[in-house]
Parts: sequence; structure tokens; C-alpha cells
Amino acid sequence: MTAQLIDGNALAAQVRADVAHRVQALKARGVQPHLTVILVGEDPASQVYTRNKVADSEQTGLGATLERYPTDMTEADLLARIAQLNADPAVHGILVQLPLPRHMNSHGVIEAIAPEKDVDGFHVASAGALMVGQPGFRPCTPYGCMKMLESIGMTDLKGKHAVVIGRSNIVGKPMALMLLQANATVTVCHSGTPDLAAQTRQADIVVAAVGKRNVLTADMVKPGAVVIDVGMNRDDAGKLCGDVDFAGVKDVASWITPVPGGVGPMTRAMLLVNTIEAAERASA
Ligand SMILES: Nc1nc(=O)c2c([nH]1)NC[C@@H]1CN(c3ccc(C(=O)N[C@@H](CCC(=O)O)C(=O)O)cc3)C=[N+]21
Repeated sequence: MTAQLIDGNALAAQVRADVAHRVQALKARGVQPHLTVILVGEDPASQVYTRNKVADSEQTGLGATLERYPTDMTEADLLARIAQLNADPAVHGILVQLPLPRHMNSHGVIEAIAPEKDVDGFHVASAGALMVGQPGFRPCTPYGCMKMLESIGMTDLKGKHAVVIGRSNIVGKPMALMLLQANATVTVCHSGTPDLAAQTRQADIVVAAVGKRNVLTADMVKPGAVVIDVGMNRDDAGKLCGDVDFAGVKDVASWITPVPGGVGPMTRAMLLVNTIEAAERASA
């Protein structure tokens, strides 16, 4: 069997087109939706990512500002800037790019963002809202993964067993909650799981979110399973690759997401969805 690709670039383009419509509708009511992205420090990857986020936003008609600050910015200054943005009615979404410099407490900085502007979905209030099924902002990566499942007709996951590999606060844990909300039976595996393959072989859906190459190989996948690869790694040749042994798993799975061109573009697209959503809620 050869799996079909879930094309993250194509799906992200559809999502952006939908966001662009919503932007136009808000603008017609005199509201310019706006995202502010904060980058502290000089990390080259973060510079690329944040520039992409601003470019994506502008492409859909969303206003976006990238604010860059030096590595030695004090945490107090960053918190003060966040407080200003919280109070600014022209700003609907605030994203603080991670990782922050080591002298800052990322947790405290994220909690300083007003929950109604937390378009990353990283605030404890957003996590709590997801946990209890209240409206809030969902973290962009797992939200994008759910959209990818929907795109292949997997909306209600009743009767499906989903296995999530990884338990991070930004992917694994919220992913498990979203799958659960869609009625899947969910198993969360992690570094302390004794026999990972025994778990993944039971899965109709596997989400790999570890950050390590070849975490999921063909022998670990039930024939016909759907495989979502959240990983972002480099192979020995320096090429971008995911957590899944794509070459092997594609012959076993029914659907698989590529890296690049899979979850990454969807993560970026869902940030735009959260931002237009924030602006709509603020002006409702
Ligand atoms: N506050 C915060 N929010 C984030 O969402 C956040 C963050 N900090 N810090 C860093 C990570 C990383 N991240 C990516 C999203 C999309 C791609 C992406 O679009 N990747 C392309 C390839 C990019 C390439 O070629 O390098 C793809 O998979 O096709 C990559 C990385 C968001 N992050």
C-alpha cells in the first residue's frame, strides 16, 4: 500500500483564503485585525519564523507588526511592553516567539499576555479552556493537525484509537485533549512508555510529536493507519525531516503528512485563524 499525502501547503492555502474572507468582512465594519509578534534576541531560526508569520498575515489582509528587541532586554521591560499591547485596542493578537533568552522566565511572560489576545494558545487560561471545552484559543500545531484529519473526512473520531507520542504543553497534551473532544480513544506515550511499538500498533491515528528522527518506523504502524508527523529535525545531510521514517511508513499507512509541507504550514495558518477569531471576538 502507498499512503496518500495530506498536503499541508494546499490545506493551509485554503485556510488562508477563508481567513482572508473573514478579514474583509471585519474591515467592511471598520476593524483592521492586527497581530503583534515579539522577537527577543538574534536566534536565526526565530528570525525566519517570525518574518514568515508577519508575511503570512499580510498576505491575508491581517495587519502584522514584528517587534524586535535585543537579547539583553530585561524581563521587566518585556512585561511592560506586553501590558501596553494588552491595553491597546488596535492589537488583537500577541505572540511572543519562543525560545526566549535564558534570563527570562517564559512561563511568566506567557501568563502576562491577556488571554483574549493569546493567539498561540499557550496561556494557562487557554489550556484550561481547552481542557473543560470552553471557547478559548487552541495551540496552533495540534489545531492544525485536527484540521488535517478533518480534511480527510475524519471529523468524528468515535471508535478510533489515537496514539500521541510526546506530552509537551504545546503539542502532545493539547493534541490529546482535542482528539478526546472529537471522541477518539486516546493514549499518550512518552519517554517513560516501556513498549512504544505495542501502543502504536493499536492505533488508527498516530501523532508523532517528540522532536527526534525515526521515532515511528514501518513495523510500528498498523496497516491503514493515519500518520501525522509534527517533528522538525535535520537528517545527516542537513535536510529537514520529521519524527516519522517517512520512506518506510508511507508503504503501511493510508494517509501521511510530509515534512516539510505538512504540519508546519498548518501551524502557521492556524495562527491566522486564531488572530481573526480574536479580532472578531473583540469587535462582536
Ligand atoms: N510562540 C511561538 N509560537 C510558535 O508557534 C513557535 C514558536 N514560538 N517558536 C518556534 C516554533 C516553530 N514553529 C514553526 C512553525 C511552522 C514551521 C513551518 O512552516 N515549517 C515548514 C518548513 C520551514 C523550513 O523550511 O525551515 C514546513 O514544515 O514545511 C516551522 C516552525 C512555530 N513555533
